[in-house]
Amino acid sequence: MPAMGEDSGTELREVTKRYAASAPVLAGVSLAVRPGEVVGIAGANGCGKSTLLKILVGLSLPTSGTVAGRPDVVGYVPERFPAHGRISARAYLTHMGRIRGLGRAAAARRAGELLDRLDLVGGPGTGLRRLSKGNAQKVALAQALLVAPGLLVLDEPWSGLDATAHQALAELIKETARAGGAVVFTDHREAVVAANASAVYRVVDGRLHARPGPGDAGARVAHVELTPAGAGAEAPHWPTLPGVVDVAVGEGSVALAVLDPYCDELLFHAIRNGWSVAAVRR
Ligand SMILES: Nc1ncnc2c1ncn2[C@@H]1O[C@H](COP(=O)(O)OP(=O)(O)OP(=O)(O)O)[C@@H](O)[C@H]1O
Repeated sequence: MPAMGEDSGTELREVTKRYAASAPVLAGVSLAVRPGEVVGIAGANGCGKSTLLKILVGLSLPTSGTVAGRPDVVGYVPERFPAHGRISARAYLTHMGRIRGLGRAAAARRAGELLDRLDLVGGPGTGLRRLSKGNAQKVALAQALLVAPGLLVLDEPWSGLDATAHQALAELIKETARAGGAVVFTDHREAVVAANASAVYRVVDGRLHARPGPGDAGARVAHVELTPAGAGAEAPHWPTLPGVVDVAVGEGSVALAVLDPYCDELLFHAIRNGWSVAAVRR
């Protein structure tokens, strides 16, 4: 086996994580993340996505198994960014940039550029402790990108972001991958993961399952059209249902693209919630 290094990516090998005496949160998880790859990890709340990311970046140690090939520069955005300092977003980021080896001017310039792209409400002079959750998330993203990371790890990065930042984040992920960085992110919404990742996984019962994305040659996607069966039909939050990769809501109907293995489960769920199946194309 070749020695792992920055060039060949980061690898989790048979990683198991057990907190105290409880059942393992992760059980024998193996994952290789190569430079230029964008790995999206979906899964229900509490299934172990954050735990997996913390092990990947080195914040948490596996109970057993190993992590190899982690590059020198790792950008990490935790699920909750503790933004409560008195200093401004720009001052904080400039300071972080200097810690990461940039000169003051370069750090300030990069901080300003990132906050501008992410459209920090109130501007870069806003104090950290006055930031809303979404704006704190923007600062968290900026600190992870001050220096081009070899590995960028993002825990539910879209949560709380407004439309401008949503788009900017998708672009920043692509740019990082194009520059040779590996990106790993989580989101509980299958559609968001599929839309932004080149490789899609799902954590179920502590295990990591590789999933086809809509762009993969082997992916089988079913197209489903549903209409409300009556006035009592409740609209589930379609994008978060397992396997859903695209949603188009029309007048009195909804068209979904769903990964084929999840199609029957989705139809069953829709019917139980008062919807009729108008068409299914596989
Ligand atoms: N430090 C800890 N000590 C004990 N249990 C923990 C710890 N961190 C996480 N857990 C538990 O491990 C399980 C997985 O948590 P984790 O945060 O990794 O899940 P997640 O998929 O990221 O969930 P969410 O999407 O809700 O953030 C949960 O049951 C959680 O309560």
